[in-house]
Amino acid sequence: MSYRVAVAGASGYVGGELLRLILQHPELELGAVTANTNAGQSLGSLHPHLPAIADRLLVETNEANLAGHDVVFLALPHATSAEVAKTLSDSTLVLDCGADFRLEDPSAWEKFYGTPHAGTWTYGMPELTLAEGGKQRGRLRDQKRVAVPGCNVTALTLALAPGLTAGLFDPTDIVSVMSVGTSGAGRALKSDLLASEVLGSARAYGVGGVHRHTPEMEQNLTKAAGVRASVSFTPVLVPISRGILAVNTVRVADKFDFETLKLVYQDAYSDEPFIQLLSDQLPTTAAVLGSNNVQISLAFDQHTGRVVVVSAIDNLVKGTAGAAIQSMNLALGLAETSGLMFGAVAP
Ligand SMILES: NC(=O)C1=CN([C@@H]2O[C@H](COP(=O)(O)OP(=O)(O)OC[C@H]3O[C@@H](n4cnc5c(N)ncnc54)[C@H](OP(=O)(O)O)[C@@H]3O)[C@@H](O)[C@H]2O)C=CC1
Ligand SMILES: CC(=O)N[C@@H](CCC(=O)OP(=O)(O)O)C(=O)O
Repeated sequence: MSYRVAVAGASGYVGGELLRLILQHPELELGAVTANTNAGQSLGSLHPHLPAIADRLLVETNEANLAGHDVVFLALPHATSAEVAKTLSDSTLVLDCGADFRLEDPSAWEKFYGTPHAGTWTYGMPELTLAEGGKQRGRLRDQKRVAVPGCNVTALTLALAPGLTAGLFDPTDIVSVMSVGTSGAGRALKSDLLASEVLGSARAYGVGGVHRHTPEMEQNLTKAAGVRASVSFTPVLVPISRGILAVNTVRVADKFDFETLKLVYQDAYSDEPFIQLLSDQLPTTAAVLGSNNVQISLAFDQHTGRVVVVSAIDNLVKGTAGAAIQSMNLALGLAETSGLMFGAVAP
């Protein structure tokens, strides 16, 4: 069976990555590709790396163009997704790559995004371990509305969730500092993202607990821990186009043993097709580039009583488009790995 899929926001970075993944998915057929300012342009002019669909034209993002599809991916700015979602049929599977439907607490949404809360959809992170037992994947089957996680959030959550679920980490003492690539900021022109501002430099942003991913991180880690988790998060923009390298540290709980922690992570992740636990290497963004993989390493800093969990993802694959396809597979009852079992690009 083939599912007809539309991509809203197909001219952007996430839209382009969705197109790349859709083209190599055996059960998907590409339907409408929509845009805003780029409506009328050919995909070839915007995504020259996808010659198979170079002649396809972008159309306007509206109800008529998005109707009649089995699956619609929204790769749109925050708030725009929520508006477009209102026009889509209840029987269509809709996956929002933006933030509009990720948070459960309306006050957290309003505090960090400054607009009314649009609602909450099923959260698309299959590997998330839950304090109540099982993993988030069990909740995705047959869903029609899925909120795809934030990219920075994915790098932190998958790094710490098993240790929190096992009660081996103190959920109130988590610090995450991430090196993040420029494509995370999208394709729209921004003066502080000019090559001359970014190349040869690194700079922190969203400093002081104000980054909008903080409540989503805390929501996930609270679900993993079963008690309230709090996170100090600081991203650092580095001159790479793709990738997130997260250095996450957490104070250990009273009953901590590093050998037990390693067994907990093996138990949680050894059967996960997209998560690699490294024991004799450290994660790098280069090693996951273009893939849906997550690399994770564990170290115990006995001197300070903290565990350092390093994780690496490609923000446009496991950080968005790949995660969206993975959740789509689960929601449709397809093999979770369908269309996603490709390696990274190196060097
Ligand atoms: N980049 C990343 O690494 C990640 C991004 N996300 C989220 O995914 C979403 C897309 O991000 P990204 O691709 O990076 O962003 P881009 O800026 O690269 O692309 C945005 C897309 O939305 C379209 N668009 C903009 N305004 C409107 C509007 N008013 N109505 C309809 N369409 C509009 C643009 O069309 P046009 O070009 O024609 O103007 C373009 O196709 C965002 O919500 C982002 O936060 C999530 C995780 C990671
Ligand atoms: C470099 C850069 O700006 N990265 C973005 C990535 C976030 C993102 O795209 O996620 P949302 O879907 O939640 O918007 C940031 O840190 O805000």
